[in-house]
Amino acid sequence: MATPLYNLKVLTEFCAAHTLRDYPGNCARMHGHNWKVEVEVESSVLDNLGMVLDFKTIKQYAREVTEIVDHRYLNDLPAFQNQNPTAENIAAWFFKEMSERLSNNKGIQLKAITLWETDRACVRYTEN
Ligand SMILES: Nc1nc2c(c(=O)[nH]1)N=C([C@H](O)[C@H](O)COP(=O)(O)OP(=O)(O)OP(=O)(O)O)CN2
Ligand SMILES: [Zn+2]
Repeated sequence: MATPLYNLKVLTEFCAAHTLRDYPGNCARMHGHNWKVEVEVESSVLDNLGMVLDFKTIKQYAREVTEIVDHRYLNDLPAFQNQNPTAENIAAWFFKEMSERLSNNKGIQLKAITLWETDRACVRYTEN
């Protein structure tokens, strides 16, 4: 028999500025984006309400994380002092922050963070 697998997605967004150090082009100048973030959570188990985890809980965690970066100059933040605030590095940082918040919820895996930097370009970050 097939094992069920539920993949939940919550969307959030933040607005911030960044500079890509050593970038050979105009992204080396300070500029801003409205980043969109998709948080994917996965589980094969439902609770007594029939939920993997309340969307409200995932949204709350996602809001806590976006608060850290919203309306900031990302290069000023500790996470991006030693690495460029690229879409790749922001997605990996978001994954770490969300993992920590979700770690109290047994059987629930943070599957991926997809970070849209523009309408036409995104990175999807996962871990094995
Ligand atoms: N792999 C990555 N490539 C680029 C990143 C990144 O984080 N990872 N970031 C940038 C810059 O931040 C840039 O601001 C992104 O904008 P861009 O893709 O250039 O999109 P635009 O719409 O501004 O420009 P077009 O080239 O006209 O699409 C660059 N690359
Ligand atoms: Zn940029």
